Amino acid sequence: MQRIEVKRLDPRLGESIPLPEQATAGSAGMDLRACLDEPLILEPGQTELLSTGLAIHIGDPGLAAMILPRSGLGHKHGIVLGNLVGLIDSDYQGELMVSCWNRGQTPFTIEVGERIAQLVFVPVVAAELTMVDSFETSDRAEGGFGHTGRG
Ligand SMILES: O=c1ccn([C@H]2C[C@H](O)[C@@H](COP(=O)(O)OP(=O)(O)OP(=O)(O)O)O2)c(=O)[nH]1
Ligand SMILES: [Mg+2]
Repeated sequence: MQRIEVKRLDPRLGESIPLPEQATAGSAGMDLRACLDEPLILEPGQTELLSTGLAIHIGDPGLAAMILPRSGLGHKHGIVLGNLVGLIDSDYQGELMVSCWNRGQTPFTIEVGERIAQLVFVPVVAAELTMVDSFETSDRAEGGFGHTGRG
């Protein structure tokens, strides 16, 4: 189990608003909650940056975190992320923020403490770019963007 430092920025966290946790033993993500003062109506097309009330410091450059949409909110209600995916650097110590975008056709009310997105920790490979004049040709070579066809 990886230990990650977390700081409570909003006193309601751990009290009226639960801390993020893995919902089941096999859950990949921890749900992040909207630390709002009052419910927020997201109109169709509207994007708002929402506080989560907490900061994490991953510390290890071999790790990062990603903020991903919740499938139910995204599929049923059109509530996804304004940046599609959030990437949390291991040296970031600020508040975790969630960009919420209503890509749907109807207004959606985000309640105080509602679970709006999920946080997943992922390994990161440290890479150094090495300049070369040519690559050893692979089977794919430069083919991409659908060059293998459909179906
Ligand atoms: O959904 C997100 C995405 C990012 N961040 C924070 C953590 C991340 O480490 C930092 C920078 O994110 P990113 O590198 O994606 O944004 P940028 O636009 O490149 O900003 P910067 O110039 O600060 O790197 O912002 C969030 O809190 N939520
Ligand atoms: Mg950046």
